[in-house]
Amino acid sequence: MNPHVARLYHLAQQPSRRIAGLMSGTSLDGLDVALCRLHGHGPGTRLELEEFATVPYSDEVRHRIRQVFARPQVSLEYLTLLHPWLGRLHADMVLDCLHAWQVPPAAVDLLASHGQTVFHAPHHQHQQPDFQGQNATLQLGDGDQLAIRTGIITLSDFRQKHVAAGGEGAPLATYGDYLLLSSLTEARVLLNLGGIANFTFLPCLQNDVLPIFSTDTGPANTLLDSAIRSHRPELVYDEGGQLAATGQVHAGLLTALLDHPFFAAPLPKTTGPELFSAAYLLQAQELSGTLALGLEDLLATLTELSATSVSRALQQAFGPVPALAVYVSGGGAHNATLLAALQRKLSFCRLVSTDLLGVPPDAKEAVLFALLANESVAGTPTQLHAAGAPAVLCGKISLPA
Ligand SMILES: Nc1ncnc2c1ncn2[C@@H]1O[C@H](COP(=O)(O)OP(=O)(O)OP(=O)(O)O)[C@@H](O)[C@H]1O
Ligand SMILES: CC(=O)N[C@H]1[C@@H]2OC[C@@H](O2)[C@@H](O)[C@@H]1O[C@H](C)C(=O)O
Repeated sequence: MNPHVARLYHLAQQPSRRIAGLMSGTSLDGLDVALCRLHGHGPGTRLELEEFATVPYSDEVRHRIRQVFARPQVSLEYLTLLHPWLGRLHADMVLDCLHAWQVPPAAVDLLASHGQTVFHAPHHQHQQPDFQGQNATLQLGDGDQLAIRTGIITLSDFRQKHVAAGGEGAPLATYGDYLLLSSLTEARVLLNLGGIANFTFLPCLQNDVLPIFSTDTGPANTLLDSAIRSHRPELVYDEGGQLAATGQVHAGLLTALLDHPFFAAPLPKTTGPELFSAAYLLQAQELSGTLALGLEDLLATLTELSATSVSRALQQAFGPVPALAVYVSGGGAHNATLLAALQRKLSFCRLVSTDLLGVPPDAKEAVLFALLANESVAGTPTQLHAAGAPAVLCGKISLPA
């Protein structure tokens, strides 16, 4: 037997596994590496987050990814070369983290690598008549590169199973949130404010009959970041939302932005920077006569857009939003202006950080992929009472030899 297959078989039967979850999201800020010890599998899985780091992308890395990122037309040659190159880059970033943490690669059981989403094409968003009704999503960073370079068995390409099972390839947060963060006594919303915002609704396990579900809601930071990039290229983002806090929301621009049919489409739904792009913003500015709007007012309006689209999606799900506990994660959890706008709109809800549940907000998505890999190796297929449920055992396995 291939010794790596034997190791996988052995790992699947252990009471716990040490898994490094890797996530590089749509903001292109870097690679999140979460070294996790996962005890058990399925309901009752217990997580210990041993180490966490975000390895920032250099300008050069961001530049290379942007050659293809969310672009309908790219050089096929460039794309082909980027796939293994990113896999190698991520492998080296993982090795650097392990070295800094004094953890030998042989002491890590699995890598769970999300890869870099470069194009998300749910059926309602792409314009290809030959593929009407078809969902697709593409992540780069070949898992074989990670396995060969680190010597660690690697799971990658998690979203394809979801597409194959009829989903849009996202959000995958549903199952991980359910396993780790469900409560017997409290209905919860897990709100992630990354480039794109998404939430998972977790009903109270004891007595709630509502289904679990996850959905994207629209932009969180992606348009804020692109406004900063074009007006203040020396800044990476608007620290704490301080510039936005000094601006005024422009009602006309906000209306033009909210006019997009995505916001009224039924839940669950997914999206990406392919839709919420500079072109989308430009069109709304042209329509509302706000091309000359100053940066502060633009940021204030885009912050309001993010908060409004999250609260609208919650209203779509629940009608008047009940007094829910909303646990916030992602980079937007550091944006006080965005959080204040959200709290104003969700006045009955308690908005707090996922830190309160033992998951640091910046680590949550990387942890999610460690959980998904743990299920794929040790778990059994489970039917969730979930709307738009993902295929729960997902990811492709790359062996180091
Ligand atoms: N201190 C801060 N103040 C304001 N905004 C911040 C701060 N830290 C991070 N952000 C915002 O959060 C973004 C990164 O968030 P995150 O890493 O959660 O996104 P992502 O995982 O790349 O996106 P997605 O979840 O959509 O794939 C940054 O680009 C920035 O806009
Ligand atoms: C295609 C893709 O990469 N989607 C991401 C993105 O970032 C946030 C939102 O859009 C979410 O749907 C998803 O990631 C999280 C981890 C998910 O699948 O749950």
